[in-house]
Amino acid sequence: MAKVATITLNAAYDLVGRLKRIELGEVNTVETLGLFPAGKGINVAKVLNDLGVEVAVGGFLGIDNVGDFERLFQQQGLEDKFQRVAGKTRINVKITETEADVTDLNFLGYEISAEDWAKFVKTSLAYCQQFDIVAVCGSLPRGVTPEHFAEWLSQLHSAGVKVVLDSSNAALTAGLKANPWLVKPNHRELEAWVGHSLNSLDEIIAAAQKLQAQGIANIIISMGANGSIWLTENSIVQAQPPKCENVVSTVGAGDSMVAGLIYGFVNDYSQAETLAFASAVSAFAVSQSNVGVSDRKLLDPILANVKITTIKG
Ligand SMILES: Nc1ncnc2c1ncn2[C@@H]1O[C@H](COP(=O)(O)OP(=O)(O)O)[C@@H](O)[C@H]1O
Ligand SMILES: O=P(O)(O)OC[C@H]1O[C@](O)(COP(=O)(O)O)[C@@H](O)[C@@H]1O
Repeated sequence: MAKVATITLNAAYDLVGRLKRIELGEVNTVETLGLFPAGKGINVAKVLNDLGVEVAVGGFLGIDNVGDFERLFQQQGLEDKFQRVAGKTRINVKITETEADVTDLNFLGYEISAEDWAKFVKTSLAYCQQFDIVAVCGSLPRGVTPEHFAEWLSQLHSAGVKVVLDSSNAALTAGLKANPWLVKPNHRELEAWVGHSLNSLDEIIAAAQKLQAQGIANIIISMGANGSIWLTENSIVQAQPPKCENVVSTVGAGDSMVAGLIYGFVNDYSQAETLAFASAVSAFAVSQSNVGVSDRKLLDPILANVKITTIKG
């Protein structure tokens, strides 16, 4: 079985809550759904681990509030390659309004010094070569520039590592130049990269083809409740998951999709099977506050209702 690691440079605790409507400038009472050790790569690892894939996790964690992360890694049997740095891992606040969407308040966390980064580059380049797929997920912490990031990704690529990249803004733009093997921007991230709004599937495909022209083998654009589309050199496949009637929190949907995609690769699924499975895992994610698949059987009814359309290939 292919060996998988995930890297989270900017880990986070997610404080997840729900209320009817946020009244700006007022006191809002929020139903607490939980405070979870998270961050994109950690979420991906959690889902993969629940699905029976062994995963190692790396990146940075603030030493001051590392406890819940260490407990999670121990409980799940995740191989801990995180570098501890001075300070606290950030807390991100995620509020689901029952009458609207999720509002994310993503804070700044620890700051990475030049010495921290140099140490990380050296150790991660050594351990990443032991893995077949390395998923690099999330934003950059303070102190790590998009240029540092792109340089490190290029080194991973030169070392023969298949990189899955799921990031946003400047990190995504810089990272896309460093030959990732698979990228999964969402609709909005693709718009930011291409520099204009994308108002139809054809426009989304045209923008994704511009990414393809940069030599990226697998481009998956996720479009929230509208599903996803996957372009390879020879094919375009679209997936529409069933509409989730009771959305608890969309936090972690993208991470669950990345985990589902990696699961398909690890298990030699076809492209259509992989996208259907990833769609089911991500659609399941929106029905819960936390990230993970507690019981694999819960995916079956969703998977049976994912609609796959081959547009090309
Ligand atoms: N309301 C929903 N109902 C069913 N599936 C959903 C819903 N929202 C998201 N998904 C699934 O999760 C995937 C990722 O969601 P998206 O919001 O695009 O990602 P991100 O979290 O990266 O912004 C979608 O492609 C879809 O398969
Ligand atoms: O690193 P970023 O881009 O700030 O994102 C971090 C946030 O993304 C999440 O991993 C959720 O991501 P998705 O909703 O895209 O799956 C949260 O757990 C975390 O707070």
